[in-house]
Amino acid sequence: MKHVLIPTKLDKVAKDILTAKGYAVVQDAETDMATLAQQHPETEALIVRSEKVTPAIIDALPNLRTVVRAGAGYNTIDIKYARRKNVDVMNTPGANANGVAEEVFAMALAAYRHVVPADVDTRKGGWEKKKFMGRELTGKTLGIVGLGNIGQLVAKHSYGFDMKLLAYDPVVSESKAQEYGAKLVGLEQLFSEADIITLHIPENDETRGMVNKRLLSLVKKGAMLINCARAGIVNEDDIRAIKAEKELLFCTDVFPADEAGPKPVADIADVMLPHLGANTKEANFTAAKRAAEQIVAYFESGVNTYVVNKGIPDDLNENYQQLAYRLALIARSYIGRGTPVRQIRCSFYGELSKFSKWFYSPICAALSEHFEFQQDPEEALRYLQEKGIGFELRNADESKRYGNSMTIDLESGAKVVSLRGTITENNLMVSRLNDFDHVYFVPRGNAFIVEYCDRPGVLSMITRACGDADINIEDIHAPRDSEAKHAIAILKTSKPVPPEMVEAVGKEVNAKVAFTVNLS
Ligand SMILES: NC(=O)C1=CN([C@@H]2O[C@H](COP(=O)(O)OP(=O)(O)OC[C@H]3O[C@@H](n4cnc5c(N)ncnc54)[C@H](O)[C@@H]3O)[C@@H](O)[C@H]2O)C=CC1
Ligand SMILES: O=C(O)C(=O)COP(=O)(O)O
Repeated sequence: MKHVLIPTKLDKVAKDILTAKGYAVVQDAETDMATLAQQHPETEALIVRSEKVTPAIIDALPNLRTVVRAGAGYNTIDIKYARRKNVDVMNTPGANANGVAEEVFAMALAAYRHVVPADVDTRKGGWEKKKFMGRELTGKTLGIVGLGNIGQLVAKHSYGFDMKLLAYDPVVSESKAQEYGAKLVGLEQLFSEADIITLHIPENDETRGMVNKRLLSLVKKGAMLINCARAGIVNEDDIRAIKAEKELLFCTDVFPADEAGPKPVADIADVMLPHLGANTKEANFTAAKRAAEQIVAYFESGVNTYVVNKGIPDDLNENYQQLAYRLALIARSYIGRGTPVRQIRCSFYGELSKFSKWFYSPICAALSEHFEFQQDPEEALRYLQEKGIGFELRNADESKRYGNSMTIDLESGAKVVSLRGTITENNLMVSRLNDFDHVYFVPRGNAFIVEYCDRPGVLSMITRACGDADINIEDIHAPRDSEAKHAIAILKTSKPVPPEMVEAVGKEVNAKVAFTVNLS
């Protein structure tokens, strides 16, 4: 008999499904999780919502095989530690998305029509038609940041309001965005042109603090920002600084912690709710049902499709996954992080060909920080399909005698970039970038890469700029493509080269491409 612990408020359908299958289920949303873990060391599966699953909780449950997050965001679960302990972590993507998508409109309408203050005032006997003059959603421009499960439903639900839709999502193709009636634009354009900006991205190292002073300075007067994603994505002090001048409306559903008590954001929030996005009967039912069904499929049929921290075969050296990730990351940066990728093509040579699918997730992780390196390969393919990105696994031509190596090509509308790499003496090595052969660059640390029309003096301009900025060059490779008469300088720098300097150097040397990439 399998033992399942549900230390959270979750629709009873989960317990019903599991009990009917003969599982022993403990559901208790009142006792804290640490105590429950001590009381139930026999637990093999855990279903949580936003509760934190820490190393201490995992250690307290020696029989634990899987944790299911009945919901989308799993930033509250230590997935790396779980992997070390052989615990598979799953989420239930999309299960609660509609609850959040509808909440966006509840918030936008409430803010535009002053629903909360007008109700309070009218109850007190007031009759303030002038003070509560509202605005209408119809015809406004809606900017959706993150066109995933929630973002797509927000787009769909907006149709009745005849809104113009802009979307920013670096891994969604233009055609996929068009399917939802949205025009794919850069983040800056979205912030400058939208009347209502709504965030539907995960919080991670890339997105933390993303909505900052610079982006907020671009918004139109009277614009609205809605955050039903995660608190850490928005810099609330930066909102405070511009709120009055921009007459910015701010609606939030998310806080640094899910707990009662004073809310420091209260002075700048026009609408604030206690993390209610997924808090509908329907979303709770769907997420609970999905969580229970996934546990049954996991134990009975070995289905691990939704695992977000997947392990790899014993005989695959995990450094090759790192290599795939780093080659794709360099390619992604070459194309430009804001430019959508349309097509991926890759070849895995030698022994690597039998492990091809284990490189799909690292490649997706390079396209989006949101995609976990350890996810199931099937999940990677589904992810690419959902984003409208073509994927081709080429037959490796072994007559080339490349040994254990791989080639990864990314294509956007305007640019194609191709990298090949291998591992020699245990060092990851980039051996080719486009037609630059013999690159032999170790993809670690901070890289500053400039491609330019080859002529004397360019390399010294680049190195001088680094010196002037007190940036030490730890390694440099500058191969030449003699046919194109181009050269590429690949510098490993002691610290990241700031974006202004990348732009200035690019201009000074009339670069074809200039970019940085963090390979640490
Ligand atoms: N308020 C609430 O109760 C809820 C909040 N959420 C939050 O909403 C987030 C999104 O949920 P879903 O749409 O279900 O996830 P999803 O995984 O379906 O979609 C996320 C989208 O964000 C995109 N993305 C990732 N990094 C990005 C970046 N730097 N810039 C722009 N786009 C980026 C991804 O490509 C993906 O298309 C979750 O991660 C969670 O934090 C989710 C459910 C309920
Ligand atoms: O699914 C998510 O990411 C959510 O934020 C929902 O959180 P909850 O299940 O309501 O605690």
